[in-house]
Amino acid sequence: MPANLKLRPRMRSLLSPAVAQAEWVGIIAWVGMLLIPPALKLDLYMLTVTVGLLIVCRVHATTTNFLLWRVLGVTYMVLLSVGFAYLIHLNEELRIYGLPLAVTLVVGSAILFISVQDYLADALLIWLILWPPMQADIYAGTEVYLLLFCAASVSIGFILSYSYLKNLRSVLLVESEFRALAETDYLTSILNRRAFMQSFEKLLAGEQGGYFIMLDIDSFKEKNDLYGHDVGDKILRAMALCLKNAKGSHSFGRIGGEEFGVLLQGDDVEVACDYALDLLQAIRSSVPAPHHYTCSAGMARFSPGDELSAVLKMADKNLYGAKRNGKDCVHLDGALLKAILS
Ligand SMILES: Nc1nc2c(ncn2[C@@H]2O[C@H](COP(=O)(O)OP(=O)(O)OP(=O)(O)O)[C@@H](O)[C@H]2O)c(=O)[nH]1
Repeated sequence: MPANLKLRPRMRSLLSPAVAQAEWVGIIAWVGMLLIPPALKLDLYMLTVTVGLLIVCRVHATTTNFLLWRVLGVTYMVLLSVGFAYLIHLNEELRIYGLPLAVTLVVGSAILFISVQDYLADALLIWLILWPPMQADIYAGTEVYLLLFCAASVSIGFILSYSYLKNLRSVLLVESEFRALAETDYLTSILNRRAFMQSFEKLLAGEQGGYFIMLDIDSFKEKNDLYGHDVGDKILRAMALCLKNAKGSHSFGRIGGEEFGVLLQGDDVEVACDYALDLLQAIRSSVPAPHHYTCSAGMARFSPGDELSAVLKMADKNLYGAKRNGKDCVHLDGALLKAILS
């Protein structure tokens, strides 16, 4: 997905509070115009606009649909402009305020849209709606100044919208890059310990249990000492690739030097055991001789609400059992996995 699209949900959540506040200001101004003397007689049209503004504002603040959110932003401004145009049409004395009103709406809404196209549609619609009631008699013969105000307000709004969105995007891009760096292990490009444990804690706070597999490369020090650290690094990357290729995990990460963790969601013990045994098999053949390596694993079952440290301790105990059992095997509940399955 292009970076710009990925940033949109975050941009939306940052813009939403300002949009909601600005919409309330618009509603208060609208109601104020209805009430301030000389108060107009409330008719069905005004009532419809008021109810419409309240509904659009409410749905706009709560919808999770991104496209609807964008459409409602423009809809709100159109509705507000239609309402003001109607009041100006009813009351000749208000015509003088048409121009500052249009400029305020066009410039004021510049930083409330997530895309420049939305803003331009908004600005043009505001001018189209407010132009007719404004033009009559008071600007006769000097319409060119109206055109200048129109062009200037849209241009200023466009510059504001464009530069604001551009800056917001670059700040969020840097932020997402830093977040990815903070969560990724530099050597293997999979989750680091911190990010993996966060994912584990989220899972424990959820509603479904599962299995945690703690994996440790066998005799890794020997590989390092025999072939050098660059071969050791190659083995670590190969191990991470095996985890990426193994289908069915919830998440996985490098939780120590040569230690990795996998989370499986679901209570089916056979599925979890098959996953672990297939993974160990894939690991055995992931690097050709003489650098080939094996891995031992300790599994632990977890349920929602379990303590993270208790699950880690249990998996560690089983991993220790697998190492003591001759390595290259998996232990669960203090026993060899093959023995459990048979
Ligand atoms: N190449 C490389 N080695 C690392 C890295 N992180 C830790 N190690 C090495 O991992 C080795 C871990 O060794 P030990 O804890 O003795 O474990 P082991 O040799 O695998 O023995 P068993 O776990 O009992 O099978 C040490 O030699 C560390 O230097 C790394 O990022 N790259």
